[in-house]
Amino acid sequence: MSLQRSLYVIINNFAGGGRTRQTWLQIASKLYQHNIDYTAHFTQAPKHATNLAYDLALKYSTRPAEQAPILLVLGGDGTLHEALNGLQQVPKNLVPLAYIPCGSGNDFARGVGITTDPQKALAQILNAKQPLMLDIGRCHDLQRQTTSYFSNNIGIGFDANVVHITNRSVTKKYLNKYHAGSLAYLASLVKAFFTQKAFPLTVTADDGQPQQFDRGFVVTTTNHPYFGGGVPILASASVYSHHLDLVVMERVNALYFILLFAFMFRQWHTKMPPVHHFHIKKLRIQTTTPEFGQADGEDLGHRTFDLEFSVAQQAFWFVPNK
Ligand SMILES: Nc1ncnc2c1ncn2[C@@H]1O[C@H](COP(=O)(O)OP(=O)(O)OP(=O)(O)O)[C@@H](O)[C@H]1O
Repeated sequence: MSLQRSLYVIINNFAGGGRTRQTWLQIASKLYQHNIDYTAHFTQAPKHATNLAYDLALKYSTRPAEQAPILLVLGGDGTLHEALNGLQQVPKNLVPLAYIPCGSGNDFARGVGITTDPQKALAQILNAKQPLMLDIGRCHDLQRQTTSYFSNNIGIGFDANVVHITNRSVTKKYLNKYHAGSLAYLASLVKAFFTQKAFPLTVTADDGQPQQFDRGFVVTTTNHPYFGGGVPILASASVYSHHLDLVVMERVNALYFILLFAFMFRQWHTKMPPVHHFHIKKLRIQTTTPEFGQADGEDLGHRTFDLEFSVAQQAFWFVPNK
């Protein structure tokens, strides 16, 4: 295993309940053994990874592509999201992105074939010989006139409510420490189900007519199959499809919801009347009541949304598992 390029490593010691620090020590020793040139940068605060990635991409945007280092992220989906957004803000970004998942959800890794074993994930990076272009989602906020990018999904309603509750939960930190972060998710799922009301939304898929839904509940635009820490919201979604997939699930009673949730693991949910699926290149979602929003597990707050989605691309550096 070797690597012709240097690594610029961003480490979020706060991801995965603090497990990243230990993982980084093991990875750093492997890089040393393989004589791979790297610099390590620890995030000092939320959004720091965005600034680091932006500065790196800007610095190398005017040099030959082969001179650009690979940006390796050690953290969870949130840290990857931040780094991706830093790179994408630079129009001529030449920095490819590599990732060793250290979070609690790790949906991106699952969705693109990166193992959650850090040593094996490193081997996937070191075995790569060239960048791999993957789809990412682009989201233009028409209310705020801002553009952001996502590697996993953007959700309005139930899943965002879960993220909001989980991130605020005092038990999350405690449970993460004992590798039981999924218990915190479970508690949030139940609470979010009973607090999330049905809400109206308008969906305009590609250049079609706007469609109105009166009882929106889960409204998730996804780039790959997984959300919420391994739930297959849409198995057919793919980072190679040059499309995004929107799943709108209407509010149903608790028993029906559990059934739909269980059906997801067999992908039967999309055949049920309360579930609507759009496979699109362009999409607009409008809500009129304040709802929770989330992007790659990061809280977007509680507000109305008018979002325009399209597909973008990012160079990654790894050999995917089949
Ligand atoms: N120095 C820091 N202090 C506090 N928070 C930080 C710091 N650096 C990064 N963060 C924040 O840590 C948060 C969690 O990171 P991340 O999402 O990567 O981990 P996770 O929640 O454990 O994983 P996953 O999203 O896969 O469940 C992010 O919102 C990020 O902004």
